[in-house]
Formats: sequence, C-alpha cells, structure tokens
Amino acid sequence: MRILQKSHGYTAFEQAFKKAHQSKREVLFSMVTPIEAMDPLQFYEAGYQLYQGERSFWQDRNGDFALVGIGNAQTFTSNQQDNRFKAIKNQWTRFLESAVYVGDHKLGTGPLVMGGYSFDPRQEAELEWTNFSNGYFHLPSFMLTNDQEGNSFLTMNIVCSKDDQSKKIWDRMQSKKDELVTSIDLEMKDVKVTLTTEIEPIKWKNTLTSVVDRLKKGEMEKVVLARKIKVDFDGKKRSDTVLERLRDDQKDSFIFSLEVLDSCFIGATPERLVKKSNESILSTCLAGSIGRGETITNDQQLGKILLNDKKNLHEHDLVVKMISQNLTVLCEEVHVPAEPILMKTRDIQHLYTPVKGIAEKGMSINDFVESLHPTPALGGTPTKLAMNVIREEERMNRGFYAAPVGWMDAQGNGEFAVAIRSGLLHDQHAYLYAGCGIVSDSNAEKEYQETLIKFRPMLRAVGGTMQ
Ligand SMILES: C=C(O[C@@H]1C=C(C(=O)O)C=C[C@H]1O)C(=O)O
Ligand SMILES: [Mg+2]
Repeated sequence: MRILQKSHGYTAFEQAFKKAHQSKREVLFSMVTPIEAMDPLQFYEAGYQLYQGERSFWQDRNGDFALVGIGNAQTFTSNQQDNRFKAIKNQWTRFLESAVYVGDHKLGTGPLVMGGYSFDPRQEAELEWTNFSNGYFHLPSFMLTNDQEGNSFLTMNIVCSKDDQSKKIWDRMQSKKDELVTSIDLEMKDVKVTLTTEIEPIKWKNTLTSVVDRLKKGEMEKVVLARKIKVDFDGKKRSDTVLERLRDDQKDSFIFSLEVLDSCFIGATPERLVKKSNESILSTCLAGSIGRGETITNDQQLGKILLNDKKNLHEHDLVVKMISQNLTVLCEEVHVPAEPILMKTRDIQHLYTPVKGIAEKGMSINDFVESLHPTPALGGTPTKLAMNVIREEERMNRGFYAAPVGWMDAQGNGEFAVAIRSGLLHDQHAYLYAGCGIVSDSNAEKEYQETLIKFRPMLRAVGGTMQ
C-alpha cells in the first residue's frame, strides 16, 4: 500500500450518494490523496489489465509535471463542426455543478479531464480515426499527479447515480486502487516491425509544388502540408513501450498518449499551444526548422543560418502575428519578444518565440484553445483559405495530429500542446504524421527532407525503419 494519509473518504462518498438520490441526478465524487512518489509510466502500465483503452498520459516539457489517467469515470465528446469547443465546455461545467470534493485540491489534482480535439472537424474520417470524435476528453477514474516539487497524488473520481449501492462501489474502487499503486513488474512482450511505408511521397511533393505556385500568385501566405507513414507490426503495438522510448529520447518535449477503445494517439511534441495557471498565460510560436549538426560548431552554425534565413523567418513571423493578435483579445496584457530564439530537440532545431500574457477575468483554458487553434504553425495564413487547401490537397485525415491535446481542470486551468511528432496506434499498425510550413519560396525536396527529420522521433519510438 502506498497511501500515506488515511482519508475520511467514505463518509463524504456516502454524502455524494445521498445527494445523487435526492437530486435524482449524477453526482461526481472526487477525492485526492497524497501517495508515495510513483513513476508515471509504472502507473500507466499498471492500468493496462484493468483499463486498456481508457488510459491517458501527459508529461510536460520540463519533465517534472506528469498526469496519468486510468479508466473512464465519464467521457465528454462532441462531433459538432462549429461548436465543439463550447459543447465540451458546457458538458464539463454542467457536470461539475453537483460535484463533491474531498482532500486538498492542488493544481493538477482533483477533477480534471484529459483529451483533445481533432485538427479539422470538417475533414472526412478515415478508417483509422473512427474511434475519435471532434472533441474527446475523459475524466479518469484514477489519476496520478506528479507535481514540480516531486510529490505524487492520487485522485479517485466516482460518478454516483441514484440506483447504485455505495458500499459495493467503494470496496471495488479501493481494491482497484490498491492494484494500481502496488508496483508489479510487468513483462511487456514487444512486437516486430514487418513493413514501413511512406504514403505517396512523390504525389506529396507534386502537390507541394502546385501549392507553392498558388502562394507565389499571392492566393495566400502560408499553408502547412502534412503526410503520413504507415508502420506494420506482427501484433498489436502497446502504447506503454512507445511512451517509454519517447520519454527516454525526447527530453524537451511534451509526452502524451490518449487511448480511445483499441486506438491510441501518442507523441512527443515540443510545441505548447497554451498553458493557463490562474491568470498567467504561456503560449508558443514555433515554426521554421533546420537539422542538428554533428559537432557543436556545426550545430551552432546551422542555428545561426536558421536565425537569419528569410524563408524560415517569414514562416515563423506569421505564427507570431496570429498568436499575439488572438491573445490580445483574451488577455489584459501580452508580452511578445521582438526576435525568435532557437529551440533544439534531439533531431531538429526550430525558431521559437515564447509568449506570455495575463488573462482577462472569467476566461478558461478551453477559451484559449478555441481561439488559438489552428495557428499558422499547423494551418496557415489566412486560416480559412489554408484549411480549405489542406482539406482538398492533403488527401488524408489528420485526426488528432497537429491538434490541441492536453488537460483542463474544474477552475478553467490547464495546458494544451500542439500534437505534432505524433502517431496513431491502431490494429497492427502505426500511422505517423509530419508536416511543413509552405511559403512562396519553399522547395518541395527541401520540405520533404524536413518531414523526414520530423518523423524520426516517432519512427525511433515505434521501431520503424526507412530506407
Ligand atoms: C507540422 C509540423 O511542425 C510544425 C512546422 C514547422 C516548420 O515547418 O518549420 C516547425 C514546427 C511546427 O510548428 C510537424 O512536426 O509535423
Ligand atoms: Mg518549415
């Protein structure tokens, strides 16, 4: 047993049940308990037997804040095209109205949902994405929180309905909790890669060239075009093994996974969309790329080239403009550095402008996500035109790739990343995605090479190989 503090949870739990009986509606019971420090991946793996298909993982860029959600106490989904952000927000706030909380609710503990939105609700669904809605969040039955100070907390969420028997449910949840926090060494059998296929790379380059022509004519300023690689395995690839690799290899990235039924969306992205902690807002402009050098000098040279490259600065600048403008509407103050700096990850370096703001009263993280997605880092400029071009020219469904993935709590705080360097595990396959910001002086072959670098983290993590 890892529970440090004996809680008085059961009395409060009975109250929640009474409330559900009396009000004849569902009541959320949410209890937070401090526990002994626990490795988030171990907790994730422990949830495999009991809750396969209902797990989610989040670790922030600093690597010191992690959330692991196990089990669906409740799901919040929307398939609306125009109103999905509000639909999710409304479901979530209405659901919280009757909640009963126990324990000290620190930021990142207690009732919070993990999930995200699809890139484009108007894109036609491809087979591999059918489990996912345009908005999908789960309130975990059990959630591990590791905070910046090295503390671990366990949140237990139970939805009480008027017909349930409280004692039975309580006992069942206690024994599941014990199972999850008890360390067991699970031997994971890994599967083998049988084939790695690039999907129509030549067609992609040709499309890119024709889009560059349209950009040259001034139809629009920037469009992000993405493509897909399919990796086949001789069995079902477990997200646990992929997360493990990503966590070891991609130190400066948000590591995430989101299981929906037998699919799992997973990745390691360096790009924050937005973080809200009370009134403080952080966002990231990330666009413009170059590879890493083999030596320190060479790496610095490449960095210098990127910082002075007109095409990449243009790609980047469009993102800064849009994010600053949109944040100004929701913030009392916005601070934008005048020049980008470099962000380096294992395989690539980017132009990076971190943006800070002070949120207006009453704004929630979800409002920020709605306003910012899609930024020109993943969509283009102007947004609507670029989205049309992506829909017509990409000939695939991005699903949750390049879309907002993260978490939000009951107070409207939370954090979302832009889910790039990511892929979908489905059946015996992994579908990996990578894209590039195309501007009028883009070159098809160069952009293709850029995608090859961007595929590397996920290819390495799933064990795929390219000729
Ligand atoms: C689209 C991706 O990345 C985006 C595109 C970039 C670029 O074209 O320079 C850089 C960072 C990201 O905003 C991706 O990794 O798939
Ligand atoms: Mg680029």
